[in-house]
Amino acid sequence: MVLSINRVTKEFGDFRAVSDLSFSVDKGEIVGFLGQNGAGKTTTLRMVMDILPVTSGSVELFGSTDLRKGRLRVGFLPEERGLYRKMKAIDIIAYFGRLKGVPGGKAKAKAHELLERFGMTQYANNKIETLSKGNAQKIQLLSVLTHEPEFLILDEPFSGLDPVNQKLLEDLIGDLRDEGATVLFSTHTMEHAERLCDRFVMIKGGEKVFEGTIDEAREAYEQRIILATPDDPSPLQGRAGVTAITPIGRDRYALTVSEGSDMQAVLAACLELGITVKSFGLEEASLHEIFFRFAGAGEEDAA
Ligand SMILES: Nc1ncnc2c1ncn2[C@@H]1O[C@H](COP(=O)(O)OP(=O)(O)OP(=O)(O)O)[C@@H](O)[C@H]1O
Repeated sequence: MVLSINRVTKEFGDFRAVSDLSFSVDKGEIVGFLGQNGAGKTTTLRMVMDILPVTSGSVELFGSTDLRKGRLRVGFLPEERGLYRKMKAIDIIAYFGRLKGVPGGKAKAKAHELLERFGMTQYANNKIETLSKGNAQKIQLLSVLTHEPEFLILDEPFSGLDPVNQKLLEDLIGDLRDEGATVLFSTHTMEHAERLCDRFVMIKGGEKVFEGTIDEAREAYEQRIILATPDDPSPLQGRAGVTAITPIGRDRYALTVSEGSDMQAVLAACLELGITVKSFGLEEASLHEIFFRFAGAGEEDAA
């Protein structure tokens, strides 16, 4: 177990930002930590990095509650982006490595290697203040890799990057995983989690609302049957597990069914009741819908 969060609560005065939260990350996994703005993601990651103390509960890194020791093996990208603006890109990357105990010469060599690998060699001697926001962010990300951490904790790594760089970052995270690293990253959009994660943890108002794979989330999502009929479908209510009938367009209805209901039985009920069936099928829930359902995100967060 690389990370174990056990019944952690964080209060700021009267306000409870994280409530009785438990989850873990195993070696070699990529885990997405999802939740809308203010859900408590950054607060949780700060507690893992021992930047904030927990109010109650405990955090273990690499099987130990000695987080100061454990965090030396972690590469942490904080949410607030900020680098010494007067320093050169190469020096920053090497400097962060030295802070984590990498000897000077080796840190510099590793910085060169990282810049080359991510096509940024031409910026090596540029001061941070001369770089675009996205490139400065990439340098900050490279700086958490200098000491070859076993575990990467990235707080909103995709925000502020254009789609091309978001894809590069996805590839980078995938490569690091292939090389044996473990990754936990927070995000408030589903798309990266969908492509990258083995598992994800969703929080809402500081509480865990889901933990599992994307397939498990789909299974837990209440499915609806889409029925197209020119007839009035209301006699179906209460038959074969149909709990609600919602019109969703001209002659189209979404049927909510109780757990364990049999689709065939719903279809048979339609025929029995003389309801003409023009089309009939299960609704495929998009991951955005699942996210809205669990995390309670507003439409404005959908992009
Ligand atoms: N130092 C603090 N003092 C008081 N309240 C705080 C403090 N830090 C965070 N909070 C509150 O805790 C809640 C969770 O904040 P947090 O930054 O952890 O959310 P988040 O999920 O990371 O959101 P975002 O995606 O917007 O970064 C918010 O309501 C925030 O205002």
